[in-house]
Amino acid sequence: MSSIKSPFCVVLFLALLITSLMVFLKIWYCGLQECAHATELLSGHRSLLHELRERRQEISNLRKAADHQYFVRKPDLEKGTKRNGDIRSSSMDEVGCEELKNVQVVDFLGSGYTKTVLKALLPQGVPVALKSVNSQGTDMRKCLEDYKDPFSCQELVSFKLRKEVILLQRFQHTNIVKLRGHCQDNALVGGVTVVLEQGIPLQMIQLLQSPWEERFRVCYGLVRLLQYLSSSPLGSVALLDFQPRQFVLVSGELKLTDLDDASMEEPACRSDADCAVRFPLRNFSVPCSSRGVCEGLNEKRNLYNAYRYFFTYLLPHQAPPTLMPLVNQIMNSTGELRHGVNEILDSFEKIFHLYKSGRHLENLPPSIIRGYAVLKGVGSEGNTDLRCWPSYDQQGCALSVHDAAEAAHICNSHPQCTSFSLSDRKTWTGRVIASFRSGFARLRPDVNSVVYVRKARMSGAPPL
Ligand SMILES: Nc1ncnc2c1ncn2[C@@H]1O[C@H](COP(=O)(O)OP(=O)(O)OP(=O)(O)O)[C@@H](O)[C@H]1O
Repeated sequence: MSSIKSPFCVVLFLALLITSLMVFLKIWYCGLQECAHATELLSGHRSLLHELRERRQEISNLRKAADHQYFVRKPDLEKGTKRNGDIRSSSMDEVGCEELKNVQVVDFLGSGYTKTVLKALLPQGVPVALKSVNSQGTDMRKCLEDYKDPFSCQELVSFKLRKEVILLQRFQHTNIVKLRGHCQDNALVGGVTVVLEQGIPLQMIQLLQSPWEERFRVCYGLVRLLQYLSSSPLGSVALLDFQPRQFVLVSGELKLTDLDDASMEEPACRSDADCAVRFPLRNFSVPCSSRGVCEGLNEKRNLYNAYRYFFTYLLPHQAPPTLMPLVNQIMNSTGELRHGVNEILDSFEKIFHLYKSGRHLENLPPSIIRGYAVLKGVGSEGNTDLRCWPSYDQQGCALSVHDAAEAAHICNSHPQCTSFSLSDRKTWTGRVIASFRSGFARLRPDVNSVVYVRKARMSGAPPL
């Protein structure tokens, strides 16, 4: 009996031993896994805390630098207008958390990796753009994937908005979007809302279809901005993420709206090799200065980006023929970075003055207008079939001209053009909008209007 019992007991004992061993191993393995998970979370949390500390330090340094620069340069800055719209006016940063309770959000304007922008109406009906953290954006998503901590991620991503507020408070320029206010909601950790003047997101395709004068305005505004940034109150600023989507148009004027990737420091260097900036098609470098910084690199980087994203597409196409040599000069100097931003700005100003004064039309014979009968005190009405592109009006053919002689020159170059009239609408340079017509529209009495009728075509003119 005992010989039967003992193998049974041995088997039972072994089974129990193996089971307990397995349970033990399982517990041990799970413990290890949990421990690894906990360690991972802990180290993730540590690096999140580290990042938050770094961002706080960055913001505090930026604020100190901004205050320091402001007070050191205050007498200078308060003198008012410097070159090209560098104006330090009283702060517009006046819409706060209280006012934001009563705004009405009316539209979506845009979003990017970090921020969402909504159109809202202030209680007085004034439209503004409200920027806040894009909770669906790449920055927030990556942070949540890495750290799984919504509150800290909100704070981390908000640092970009806080940086933007400090910069917008310090930078005041016609070509930088105006800060109307901001609110840091303490109830929601780091929740920042920035209130800006509202613009229209830059649509390169639309701009390509607009008259040269408007495209020149955008490029001219950009160069004025780059000149300001090259010696801004916070030093030479590089726009590290330079793309058309960082800009908006406000009444046709280009304005920078995204400043979170602006760098206020020239890169540090040990040798010239450290001072290279690489683009897909070109590389540029500056010498490493004795102070150990790549002096002038920020300016060069901005200028070449302006060339490759803006000038190439907007500047030469349909430029007035007599201004082409100056336009080509700008294209060559920026494409090769042969000149600095001050020289480039000088060339833009030269073009602007020639164009505005009509001096670029000097070889236009004044006699050209003799080919037109001038009908004073009449206006024409009704649709005509003359179309031109790009036109200031969707319907018809409306172009800017310096005077009646330039309009006559344009009309002569369109075989179907039979007449034109000058309106009282003006473009940003002060040029007059002229409407060109083919067939004769009906004429009506209008003491303020003059119609110029091409003599060779007058036979079909209707009686007044
Ligand atoms: N003041 C404004 N008026 C109208 N639209 C604006 C304004 N500011 C920004 N926008 C629009 O909102 C978009 C996102 O704004 P912003 O560039 O500041 O966000 P972001 O997350 O930093 O973008 P990105 O990913 O390009 O860096 C812009 O591309 C622009 O189209």
